[in-house]
Amino acid sequence: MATAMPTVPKITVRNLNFYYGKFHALKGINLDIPENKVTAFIGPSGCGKSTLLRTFNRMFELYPEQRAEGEIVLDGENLLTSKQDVALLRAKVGMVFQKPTPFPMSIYDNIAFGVKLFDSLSAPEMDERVEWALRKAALWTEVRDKLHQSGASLSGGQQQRLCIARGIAIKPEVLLLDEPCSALDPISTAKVEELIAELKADYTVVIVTHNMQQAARCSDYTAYMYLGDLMEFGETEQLFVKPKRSETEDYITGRFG
Ligand SMILES: Nc1ncnc2c1ncn2[C@@H]1O[C@H](COP(=O)(O)OP(=O)(O)OP(=O)(O)O)[C@@H](O)[C@H]1O
Repeated sequence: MATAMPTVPKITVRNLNFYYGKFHALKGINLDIPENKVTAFIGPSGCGKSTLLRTFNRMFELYPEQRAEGEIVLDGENLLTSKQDVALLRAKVGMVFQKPTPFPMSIYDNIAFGVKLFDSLSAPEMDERVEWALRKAALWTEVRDKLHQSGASLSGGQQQRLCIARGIAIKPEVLLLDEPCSALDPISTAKVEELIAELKADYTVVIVTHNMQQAARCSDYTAYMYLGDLMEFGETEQLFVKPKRSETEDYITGRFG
């Protein structure tokens, strides 16, 4: 079902079908992702949340047996048929994965590496960009004195914030977060959630989460998926307090899933 949003859509998904070989994993998805908001994808394991998220930066292209059909319109262009270079698309649509994945290099270089691919900055400009990204990711005060230590020397929660800093350092327009807190303790989770709330001032954020409280706390819009279908989509508060479908209610109240 397509839902008209009161805000400007940043990404418009129309009749999206996705296949892993013969397996039909997303079935005719229609969805508008609002700009400068946080949208959460929830639903039981295997319902297609990560698959949908990954279509937004053509992650599936790495795998020849995976196929997407339909439209995902970003800035007026269907990115599924666009000739746009995938590296440029990923600079516009950044992604942070479930497990922290720092590159095997220093904290500083973890951030500078991606920036160098897209911008030619002077050394002072790069220092500024690294500091800016680390401040945005709420990590600066913890790492300012050890920028040249390995990224792997940080705690799990710090590593995940480093990955978020790396993601925003190239100034994407959309940030995709695939269960970014699943490997984190409650304190780090709270920090990442605060950060997500701040990020929407500058970015359009889409988050996959298993944690219903997290979706309720940090998203403006929520999509409930089940077996490859988008069952319900709407404002988070409305979906959690007064869902339109009994299936959504059963899931969010824990009667199912
Ligand atoms: N590489 C793959 N090859 C074949 N089938 C896949 C592949 N990846 C996912 N699937 C299938 O596609 C469906 C959707 O998977 P997806 O990972 O998108 O679900 P999800 O909702 O994100 O699940 P989870 O919450 O467990 O991470 C599942 O049935 C899954 O088994």
